[in-house]
Amino acid sequence: MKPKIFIDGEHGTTGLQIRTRMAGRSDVELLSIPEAERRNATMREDMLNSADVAILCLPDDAAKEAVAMVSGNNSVRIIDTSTAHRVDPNWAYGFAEMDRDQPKKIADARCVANPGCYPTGAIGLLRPLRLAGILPEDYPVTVNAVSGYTGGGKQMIAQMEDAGHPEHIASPHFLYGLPLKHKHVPEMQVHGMLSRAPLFSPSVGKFAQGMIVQVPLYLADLNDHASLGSIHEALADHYAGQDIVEVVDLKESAALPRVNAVELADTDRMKLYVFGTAGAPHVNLVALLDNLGKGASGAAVQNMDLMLKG
Ligand SMILES: NC(=O)C1=CN([C@@H]2O[C@H](COP(=O)(O)OP(=O)(O)OC[C@H]3O[C@@H](n4cnc5c(N)ncnc54)[C@H](OP(=O)(O)O)[C@@H]3O)[C@@H](O)[C@H]2O)C=CC1
Ligand SMILES: CC(=O)N[C@@H](CCC(=O)OP(=O)(O)O)C(=O)O
Repeated sequence: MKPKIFIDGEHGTTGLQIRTRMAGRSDVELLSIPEAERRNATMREDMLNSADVAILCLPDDAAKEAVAMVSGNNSVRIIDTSTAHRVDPNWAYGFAEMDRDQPKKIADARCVANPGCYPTGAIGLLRPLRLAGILPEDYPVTVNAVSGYTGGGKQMIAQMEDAGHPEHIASPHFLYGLPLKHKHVPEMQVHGMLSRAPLFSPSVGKFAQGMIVQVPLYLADLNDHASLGSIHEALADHYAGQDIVEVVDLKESAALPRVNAVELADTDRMKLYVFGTAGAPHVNLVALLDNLGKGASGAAVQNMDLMLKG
């Protein structure tokens, strides 16, 4: 029998992208409820309890409610794309490339928390340097990022695309999260293995999908006389043999005049760069991804596949 998959929130931004990725697949059976019934709690509860894997593409509160709906049913496995369970030790963190044994943890888990889009970039850059001993646990990490506007879901898409929207946003690029309390900070700190909360400044650009996450570092404050080369080597070693996460060659990075935020739009890949000049005091670590690809829906399908194989 084919495993049954139910995407709760399948008519939202993340849900639709997961459905698109599953469209041609004959190895799974997709359970679905009509768009008009998307908030019908009885139908959702039925579907959730009939699924082998439920993928939650809902706001945090609705995701917690969905988990409660299957609490007594151990045969349903869950992938939650919301922020609700990402630092919960009882949930596996769904970033398969973050540790050698993470794919197995995901494959064996009943509940998997899909990472946030910005944390995928930040943790992807930070964790290998913590594991290699290069980045001190208490380093004052700053994370600066720009996301495509689909990161804000249906509401922000309407604000950006509809000039007649009462809260239309005309700006081509804006900062937000100005009180510095973004919901992704705890996840970056825990899975980035940091003792201090990173200072995170996000922004949105007038493009639908794509993301740049930057983590600038002062070499003098790192361990082991870290250099541009040793940092690149640590990242390249960590991701050796991976096909979704690529560490860009130093020479190739050095020859780049710019990084294009939409280069990986509509892909599930992530590219990591180390920028700077040999002998100079700073490096800038950069992650490039699609906020809806490796940053959300692509990662959810990757996690589902690991769970079904396991
Ligand atoms: N967009 C992105 O880049 C990323 C999003 N995520 C996460 O994915 C989740 C979904 O976000 P996104 O797809 O962007 O959001 P959207 O607003 O685009 O979609 C959310 C969907 O959930 C439905 N919904 C809302 N509340 C309920 C409820 N109580 N019961 C049933 N359905 C409900 C909405 O219906 P309605 O239309 O009626 O509101 C909508 O269809 C969020 O937790 C988000 O944080 C994660 C990573 C990246
Ligand atoms: C541009 C924008 O608004 N982005 C969202 C993050 C994207 C998202 O929904 O992140 P989760 O993975 O945590 O669900 C935000 O800053 O809240």
